[in-house]
This record gives sequence, structure tokens and C-alpha cells, in this order.
Amino acid sequence: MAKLNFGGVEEEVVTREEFPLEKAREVLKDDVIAVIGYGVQGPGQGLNMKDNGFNVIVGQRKNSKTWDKAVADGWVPGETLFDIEEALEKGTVICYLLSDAAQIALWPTVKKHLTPGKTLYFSHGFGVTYKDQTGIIPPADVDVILVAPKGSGTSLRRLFVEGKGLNSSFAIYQDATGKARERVIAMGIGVGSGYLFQTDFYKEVTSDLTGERGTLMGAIQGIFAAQYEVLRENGHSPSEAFNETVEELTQSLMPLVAENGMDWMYANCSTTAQRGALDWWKPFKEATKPVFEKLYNSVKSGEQAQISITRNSQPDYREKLEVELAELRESEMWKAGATVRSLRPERS
Ligand SMILES: NC(=O)c1ccc[n+]([C@@H]2O[C@H](COP(=O)([O-])OP(=O)(O)OC[C@H]3O[C@@H](n4cnc5c(N)ncnc54)[C@H](O)[C@@H]3O)[C@@H](O)[C@H]2O)c1
Ligand SMILES: CC(C)(O)[C@@H](O)C(=O)O
Ligand SMILES: [Mg+2]
Ligand SMILES: [Mg+2]
Repeated sequence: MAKLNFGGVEEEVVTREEFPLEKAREVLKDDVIAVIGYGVQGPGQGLNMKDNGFNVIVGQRKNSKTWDKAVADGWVPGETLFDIEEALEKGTVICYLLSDAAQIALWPTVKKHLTPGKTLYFSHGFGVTYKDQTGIIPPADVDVILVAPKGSGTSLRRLFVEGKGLNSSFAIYQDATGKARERVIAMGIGVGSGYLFQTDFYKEVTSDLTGERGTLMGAIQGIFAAQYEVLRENGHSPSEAFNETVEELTQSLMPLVAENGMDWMYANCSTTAQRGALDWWKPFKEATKPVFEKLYNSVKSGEQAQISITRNSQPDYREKLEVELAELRESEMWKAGATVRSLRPERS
């Protein structure tokens, strides 16, 4: 593993150079990798592994939209696409990529097919960390591993196709074969990770649940909405408010942050902007830190997991989510956003 200095802290990471794809293929050459579930991660990881030369099959409910999507993506019924039980039977590595809530309902079926020597693979520490709530307790004679791409399965696939890669964390919960380490790294390389950093199941789930509720998804929408509202309440037009809140960030400034860090983005703005940003980031930090602390505690206590399980286990959870997503989509801010996006020169 390469030792690198992350802001003064030494960490070990696994790069593609030290664990090349050929080695990953060699490690898993006798395996049948069964991707169970074809939502967001299923297609990303499954297609990347297939294109990387691994022996991959998909297990999905027949007569479902996602079965049809799998067929459209090139998986062949009876050859590489099976119903869930058949895929569980054939797979030696079971990639459990159903939604976290659905993993609970299907667990007794999965467990039945986890014969000694098989590998149970997750992309989230959720199921086993919150085992008191999920009932997911793997048998002792299987390897239990995790590769969690740090981003959407959609980006995982897109970046792979572009010859790039998302970073992933990896963890070992149970090493029954003594080979779990090389097998988890081989899976991580196989799904198209740019590099891999080690964690454990607990740290993965607590950081991941915090991140997506926080700056990655929840907090960002909250801050956008607050600023947009203040601008509108003070007489600014929707296009001005949207451009000054979202469009400039995603189109101009975040790419600069991604490329070379925050100070470099600041340095590419006016001295007036820099003065203001340097003065104001601290009050924003102070105002939001208590919310992040509350969030982290709610994750740590298992409350966030329980909410997710309860809400996403209801038979009509999809319809209810769709109503809430539609509320966002139909808000003035995001409707203004749709118009702004349509005006991007590359779209016209
Ligand atoms: N979405 C992401 O990009 C992402 C990123 C990193 C990690 N993860 C993790 O990867 C795993 C899979 O997440 P996802 O977002 O791809 O899942 P998802 O919510 O898209 O659902 C995956 C599949 O579960 C199926 N499903 C739902 N309920 C079912 C049921 N009762 N019986 C059988 N199948 C059912 C759906 O049809 C779908 O094919 C989760 O552990 C998640 O936390 C997801
Ligand atoms: C893509 C995310 C937010 O990183 C993932 O954690 C998820 O749950 O979908
Ligand atoms: Mg997540
Ligand atoms: Mg995540």
C-alpha cells in the first residue's frame, strides 16, 4: 500500500498502479460475481466489472422495470441475468446491492445461499452495523467485505467510460478464507475505483450517512434555499437569484475547487469577493456546526438508520419519495434552474 500524507496525517491507500486490473482479474478468476439489485450501484458496478473482464451475473426481480433496464444494458436472460434466487445460487461473490431497507426483507433468502467459502459483498456498512435493527448477521464461514464508491453509481459508470475513476473505501468485516483482503481490493479495482482507502463498516456508515445528509446533499439544498429566498424577498428576479446561488457554483466555481482547492478558486475571484468570502465563511461554519453535531449524534445513535428503515420499507415508499422530489422540482428555485440549464449554450 502506498503511504501518503493527507494534510499532515499519514494514511495508506491502494492505487491501481500497485494493484493492477490484471492482478484483480487473477484473484477473482474462478468466481461468479452476482450483482443482486439493479438500482443505481448495480448497473454502475456490474457494467464496470463486466467491461473489466470479470465473470458477472445480475440477479433481479423478473417483470420489474429494473429487469427491463438490465436487458436494455446488455444482460442476457438465462445467461447473465437471472431472478434473484437463481443468481444467489450461482454466485460465489454475492454483491448485496438492494436498497438498504430491501436488504432486510431479502436477508433470509440470501443467508440460505451463503454456503461456506462464499463472499458477501456490501457497498455500505449499514446492514451489519445496525444488525439489531436489520437482523443481518452473516454466517461465520463466509468472507464479509465492503467496497463503497464515494459517489453515485451513475458517476461511477460515467467516469469509468471516460477512463477516469471514483474513489472508494474498502473494509473487511469477516475474513473466513484468509483471503478477504486481496479479494476486497480486487473487487474495488474491478468496479472501477480510482484508488481505495481503508475503513471499517461502522466508520463507513457513520461518515456516509453524515455526508449525504450534510454537505453533499441535505445541507447544500438547505443553504441554497435560504440564500435564494433572501434574494427573492429583496426583489431579485428568479434568474438572478438562481445564477447567484447555484448556476455559478456548479458551472464556474466548483470545477475550480475540484481542480485545485478552495484557496485557488478564491484566488481566481476578485479581491472584493475574496475579502467577503474570507470574512463570512467562519460565521457560516459557526452557525451550522451545531446542526452537523446534532446530525452526527443522530447517526451514531441509530436514529437515522431507523428512520431510513421505517420509511423505506413501506410498500408505497417510492411514490412518497417521488412526491417529495416533485416538491423540490416544482419549487420556484429549481424551476428557474431548469430554464437556466436550457439556456446553456451547449444545450441549444
Ligand atoms: N446510490 C448510490 O449511488 C450508492 C452509492 C454508494 C453506496 N450505495 C449503497 O449501495 C447499495 C445499493 O444502493 P442503490 O442506491 O443502488 O439501491 P436502490 O435504492 O437503487 O435499490 C436497488 C435495487 O433494490 C431493488 N429493490 C427495492 N426493494 C426491493 C425488494 N423489496 N425486493 C427486491 N428488490 C428490491 C430495486 O428494484 C433496485 O433494483 C446500498 O447499500 C446503498 O447504500 C449506493
Ligand atoms: C451517492 C452517495 C450519496 O454518496 C451514497 O452514499 C448514497 O447513499 O447514494
Ligand atoms: Mg449513502
Ligand atoms: Mg456515499
